Amino acid sequence: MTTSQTEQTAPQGFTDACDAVRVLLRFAGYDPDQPVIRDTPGRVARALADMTAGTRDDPRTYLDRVFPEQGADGLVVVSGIRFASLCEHHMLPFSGTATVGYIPRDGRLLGLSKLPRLVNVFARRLQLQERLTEQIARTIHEDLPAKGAACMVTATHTCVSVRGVTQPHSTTVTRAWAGCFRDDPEARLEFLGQAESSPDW
Ligand SMILES: Nc1nc2c(ncn2[C@@H]2O[C@H](COP(=O)(O)OP(=O)(O)OP(=O)(O)O)[C@@H](O)[C@H]2O)c(=O)[nH]1
Ligand SMILES: [Zn+2]
Repeated sequence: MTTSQTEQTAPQGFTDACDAVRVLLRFAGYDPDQPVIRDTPGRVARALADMTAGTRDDPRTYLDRVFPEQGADGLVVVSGIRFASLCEHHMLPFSGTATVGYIPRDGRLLGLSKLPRLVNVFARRLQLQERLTEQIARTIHEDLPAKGAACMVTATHTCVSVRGVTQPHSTTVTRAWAGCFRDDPEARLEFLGQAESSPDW
């Protein structure tokens, strides 16, 4: 990559980020000037900018376009939404599947693609799985707005699977309820029934 290409696409602080990666490479016992890893600092900096792009994105953008449909008040569930995120403790990836549901208010329907887009805005940040799950449900409830929203996330964390405790088969399931789901056990059961019967592509 030429310097001008780097400057065009580089987020602010790119050079400092590359220098920091060079320090980390030395810490790990590598010479960052070795030809085979000379471009690695730039790749790592760009990958980090990519994986945290959601920090610089406004989730409400994806809730702006609503399709009004009188009488639409039934639970809508989109499942099998793949995501990848970074745990805020180790900056290592965790990834998995989200199921998102909402009960429309006043027939305010969302385009189906917007639910995966919303998941991605919150996933592409330094995250906790619990916060990711909560933010998705709360944002749909408050900003669509909807009568209620629910989210279930199943993920594996590389900080658990490949380092430290090294549990490659452990998965974590988190759920969050907002609005009418909080005090309506039947709505929760309906959501969970849909979530658990959906094929995990
Ligand atoms: N609750 C929660 N914990 C997480 C998440 N991602 C990573 N963790 C945990 O964050 C914790 C950080 O614990 P620390 O004791 O500070 O760090 P550590 O010494 O690297 O911990 P070990 O992973 O046990 O080696 C670990 O237990 C991780 O498993 C998450 O999304 N939610
Ligand atoms: Zn971690």
